[in-house]
Amino acid sequence: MASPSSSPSISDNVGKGALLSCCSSSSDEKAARALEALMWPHDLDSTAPREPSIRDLCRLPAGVQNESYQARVMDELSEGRPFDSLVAQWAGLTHGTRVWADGDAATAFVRGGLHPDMARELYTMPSDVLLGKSAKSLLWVGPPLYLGHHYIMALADRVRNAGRALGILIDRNAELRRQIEEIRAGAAPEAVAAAEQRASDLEAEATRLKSEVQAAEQRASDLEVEGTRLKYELKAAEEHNKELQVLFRTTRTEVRLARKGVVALTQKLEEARGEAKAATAALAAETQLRPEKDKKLIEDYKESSGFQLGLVRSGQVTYEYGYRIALARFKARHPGLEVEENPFASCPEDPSVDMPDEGRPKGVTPKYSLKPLVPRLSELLGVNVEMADDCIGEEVEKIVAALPDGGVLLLENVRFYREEEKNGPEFAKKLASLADLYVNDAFGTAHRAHASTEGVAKFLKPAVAGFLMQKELDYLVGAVASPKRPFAAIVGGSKVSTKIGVIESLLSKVDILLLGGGMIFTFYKAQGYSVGSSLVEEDKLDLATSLLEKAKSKGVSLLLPTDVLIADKFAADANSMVVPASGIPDGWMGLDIGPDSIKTFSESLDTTKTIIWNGPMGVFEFEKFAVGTEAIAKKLAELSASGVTTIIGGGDSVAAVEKVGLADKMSHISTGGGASLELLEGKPLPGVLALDDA
Ligand SMILES: Nc1ncnc2c1ncn2[C@@H]1O[C@H](COP(=O)(O)OP(=O)(O)O)[C@@H](O)[C@H]1O
Ligand SMILES: O=C(OP(=O)(O)O)[C@H](O)COP(=O)(O)O
Repeated sequence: MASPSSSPSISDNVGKGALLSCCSSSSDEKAARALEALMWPHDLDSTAPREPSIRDLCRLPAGVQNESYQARVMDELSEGRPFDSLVAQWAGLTHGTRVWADGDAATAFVRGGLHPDMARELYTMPSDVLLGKSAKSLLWVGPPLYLGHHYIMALADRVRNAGRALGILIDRNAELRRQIEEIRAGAAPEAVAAAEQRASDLEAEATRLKSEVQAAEQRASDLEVEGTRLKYELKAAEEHNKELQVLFRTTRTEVRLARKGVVALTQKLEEARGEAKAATAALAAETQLRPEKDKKLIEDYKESSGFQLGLVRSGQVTYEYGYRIALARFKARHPGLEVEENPFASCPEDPSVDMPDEGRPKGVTPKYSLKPLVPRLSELLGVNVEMADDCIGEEVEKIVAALPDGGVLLLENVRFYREEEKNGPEFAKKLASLADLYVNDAFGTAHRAHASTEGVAKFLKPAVAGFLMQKELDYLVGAVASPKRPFAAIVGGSKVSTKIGVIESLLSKVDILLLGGGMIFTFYKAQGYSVGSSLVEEDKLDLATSLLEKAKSKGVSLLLPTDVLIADKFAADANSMVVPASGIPDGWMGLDIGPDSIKTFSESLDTTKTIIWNGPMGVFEFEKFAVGTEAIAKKLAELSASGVTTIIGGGDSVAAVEKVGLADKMSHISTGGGASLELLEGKPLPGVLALDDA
C-alpha cells in the first residue's frame, strides 16, 4: 500500500494550494507538500474542497524523523503503567485490564472507545506489521477476536484509502492526458514530452497501486473469511464451554454427594466394625462355654426317657445298635454338633445287651474287655472257650502252649495296645508268634490296616479268609461286579456326603438307582424345591446336580421319592403328614418317603434280579417314620424268596432289617458298615489284600 511519503512526485509537479505557500522550513515544506498531495485531487476538480481529516493529518510528515503528525501524537501517548486507570471514558478500567479477554471489561471498553494502547498501535504501525498483527489476532480464540476486528477495520480503512487515492490518480492521469493533448495542439515539444513522461509515470504508479490494492483487498477478504470461520469456531467453543460448565457443575454436585456418601459409609463401617468386635467377643465367650454346653446336652440326652426307651425298645440287639440309634437321634437333633468322642461310652450298662462294644479304648479299659463274649462263643462253638487277660506276652504264650487239641483261646481286646491301630510290626510279630496260621473272619475291620488285620499276615503264613469274610466278598464284590440284571441299588441314610463314593461307583454298575433317606432333600433343593427344615447339605447342591446328570448320561434310571412324610419336629411323637416332594412347607421336615414313593420303588424293584441296599429310607428309629424303610425291607424279603439276590450293605440298613426281623430272609446281610461302604465304593480293603487267599 502507498505510504504518505511515497507520492511526493505528484505534489512536486502538480498544482500548489494555499497551505504550500505558508510553510517555510524544509520539514514544514515537506508536510505542506504531502498535505497538498492529499488534497490536490479536490483542487483538480475543484468541486468539493475540504479540510484535511484526522486520517489525512495522520499522513502528514511532522517532526525531524519525518513521522506523520498523528503518528507522533499517538506515539507520544503515555504508555501508562498497567494499573493506571483510564479516567473519564473507562472509569474502572486500568492499563492492565485485559479488555478483550474479560466479558465485563470488554463491554465497558467498547462503550468507552478505543484503548489508547491500541490506538497508538493502529496509528503507528506500518501496514505490513498491522496486517501481520491482524492476521495473528484472528488466530486468537475467545474475546481477543474483537481486538482482531479492530485491526481488520484499520486495514480495511487503509485499503479503502488506497482505492480512493487510486481513483484520484486515474482521474489526474486523464486530466493530464487532456492537458497533453491541449499542449500538443499548441505547445512546445519538450513540454509535451515532459507531460507525457509524467503521465506515463503516473500510469505506472497507478498500475502498481492497483495491484497493491488488489492484493490488500484479497488479504482483507481472506482475513474476513478467516474471521467468520473463527467466529463460528468461537461460537462452537462457547457452546462446548457452556456444556462443560454444566457438566462441571453436575460433577461437582455428584462429588459432593459422593463425599457425603463416603462419610456415611465410613460411619456405617465403623459401626459394623464395632458390632463385629462385639460379636467376636460374644463368640469367644460362647466358644469358651461350648464344651460345657455340649457336655450338658449329651448328659441331658442320656438322662432323657427317649434315650432310655430307645435302648429298651431295641431289645435283644447289640449294645452297638443301641448306641447307633442313640447317636443317630442325637446327631439329627443337633446336626451342627461335632461329636468327637463317643458321648455314650459311659452310658449305664443295659442288662438286655449281650455283647460289648469293642470301641476304641485308650489303653486297658475294663469295660471294653471281651470277657462277656466267652459264654456265647462257647455256646456257638460247642467248646469251652478259654480267655486270656492279654493278647501278647509270656502268660498268653503259656496258655497257648497248654491248649488241648481243638481247644479255643479268646485273646483280650487287641485295642488295649496302641500298637494295634498303629500297625506296629513288633506288636504284629508278637501276635503272630502265638499261632501257626492266620484266618481273618473280621470283615467289619478289614478296611483298617491294623496289626491284627494287616500286620499279622506278614508274619504268619498261611493267612486266609474265613467263611464269613468269603461270603462278604462273594456278595459285595462278586455279585456287584457281575450281577444278574436288571441290577438295582437303593441308597439312603442321612447325608449325601457320606455316600458320594458309593453312588458314583454304583452308577457305573446298576440299571436302576433309588434314593431315599435324609440325602434326598439336598437333591430336591438342588432342583429348586423348597425343603422346609429338612436335612440339607448346602455345600453339596452342585454335587447332587452333577450326580443326577451323571446318572442320565450313563443311562441309569435314577428315582427320587415323589412324596414324603413330613414332621413338625424331629421327634417320635411329631405331627406328620404326606406331601408331594415339591411341597414341603416351611418349618416342616421330611423324615420318611411317602406311600406313592413306596409304590413306585416297589414296582421298580419288581423288575430286578439283583438288589443292593445301603442306608434307611427314613428315620426308622421313630416308629412313625419307619414305614418306608420297613416297606423296602419287606419288598426285598419278598423278592429274595422269588430268587432275586438281595444284599444289605451294612450299618443302619442292617439294623433296620434286623429290627423288622427279616435279616435271615436276605441273600446277604453285611456285618461291616464302613468295610461294606468301602467295598461298594470300589476301594481295596487292606485286611483282605494282606491275605494269601481270599
Ligand atoms: N429324612 C431323614 N432325616 C434325617 N435323618 C434321616 C432321614 N432318613 C434317614 N435318616 C437317618 O440316617 C441314619 C442312617 O444313615 P447312614 O449312617 O448313612 O446309613 P447306613 O449306616 O446304613 O450307611 C439313620 O440314623 C436315620 O435316622
Ligand atoms: O464296627 C466296625 O465298623 P462299622 O461301624 O463300620 O460297621 C468295626 O469294628 C470298625 O470299627 P472302627 O471304625 O472303630 O475301626
